[in-house]
Amino acid sequence: METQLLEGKKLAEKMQSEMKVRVNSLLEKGKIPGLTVLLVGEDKASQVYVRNKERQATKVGIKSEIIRLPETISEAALIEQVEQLNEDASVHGILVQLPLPKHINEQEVLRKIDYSKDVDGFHPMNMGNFLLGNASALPCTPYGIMELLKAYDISLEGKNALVIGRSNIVGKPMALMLMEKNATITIAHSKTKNLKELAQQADVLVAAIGRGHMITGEFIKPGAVVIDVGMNRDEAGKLIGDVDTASVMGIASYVTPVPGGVGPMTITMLLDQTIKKVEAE
Ligand SMILES: NC(=O)C1=CN([C@@H]2O[C@H](COP(=O)(O)OP(=O)(O)OC[C@H]3O[C@@H](n4cnc5c(N)ncnc54)[C@H](OP(=O)(O)O)[C@@H]3O)[C@@H](O)[C@H]2O)C=CC1
Ligand SMILES: Nc1nc(=O)c2c([nH]1)NC[C@@H]1CN(c3ccc(C(=O)N[C@@H](CCC(=O)O)C(=O)O)cc3)C=[N+]21
Ligand SMILES: [Mg+2]
Repeated sequence: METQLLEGKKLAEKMQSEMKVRVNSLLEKGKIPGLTVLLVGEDKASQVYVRNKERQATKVGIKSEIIRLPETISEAALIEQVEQLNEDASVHGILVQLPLPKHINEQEVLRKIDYSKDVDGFHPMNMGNFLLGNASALPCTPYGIMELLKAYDISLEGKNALVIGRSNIVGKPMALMLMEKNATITIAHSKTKNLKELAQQADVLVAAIGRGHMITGEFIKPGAVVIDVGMNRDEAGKLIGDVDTASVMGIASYVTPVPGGVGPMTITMLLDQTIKKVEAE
């Protein structure tokens, strides 16, 4: 079987050129979309994200700012930063980069964001509305993956979908979105016993694990659609996914490359949700 790449980067570029038009018409009304990121410490995947996000936000005309904070910042001081941004009318979107250092309670910080400025969809109000089927902001990574599947006309109805990983930011919302499109979902995690057998039955496999090249060709059902969310570094410092892409070639029907697959789509959804906040004003 010939395996096709799901080219997130190309779709992201196309969507972003449409966004430029939207931003321009906001600018004509004197409105500049503003996105501020709070980055605490030095998480590797976060650094990649922040760098690309800055570049792409600027390209579509969003005013993007990063506030870098030390690893040692207290939870109270971080919440104070969030509250300042809540009050700032030039900031339409607030993103607190995850993970946060161990001494900070992530949920406590996220719930302090004004949920109408939560462009990541992680505030409990937005998560709750999403779970109930009337979302106003969606988690960007699974949202971007759904857009990518849609652009390639990949149908999910009745498919067996396996999501490996159950984080709040990727795995859990991903499974829910696939279910909304009538896939039959299975969620695997570190305590799952028969991962390979489950994977071999999956028509759609999403790897959101954080372990470089863990998913090889022998996990893949012939013809499966493989989505690689992982952003890991190999020993040489190269960016690699959770899927060993070379080894699934010829087995899968589709696979997302790393880089150039899910990552650019995540950023695109973030920009889209930021612009939407201003359009709704
Ligand atoms: N491309 C993009 O846009 C994005 C990429 N990422 C990347 O995606 C990956 C996952 O991110 P995130 O969800 O935040 O990570 P987390 O570390 O929060 O979650 C990882 C999940 O994988 C599970 N897991 C770990 N080891 C195994 C194993 N051996 N077998 C089965 N399951 C396992 C964990 O299980 P348990 O719950 O039991 O611990 C957990 O549920 C990372 O590489 C991250 O950098 C993240 C966000 C966006
Ligand atoms: N609150 C919060 N929301 C997130 O969405 C979030 C987060 N925290 N913390 C970190 C993870 C990681 N993440 C990435 C998104 C895009 C790329 C990305 O642009 N990847 C390019 C890399 C290109 C390159 O530089 O080589 C690609 O895959 O093509 C990477 C990583 C979002 N995350
Ligand atoms: Mg923590």
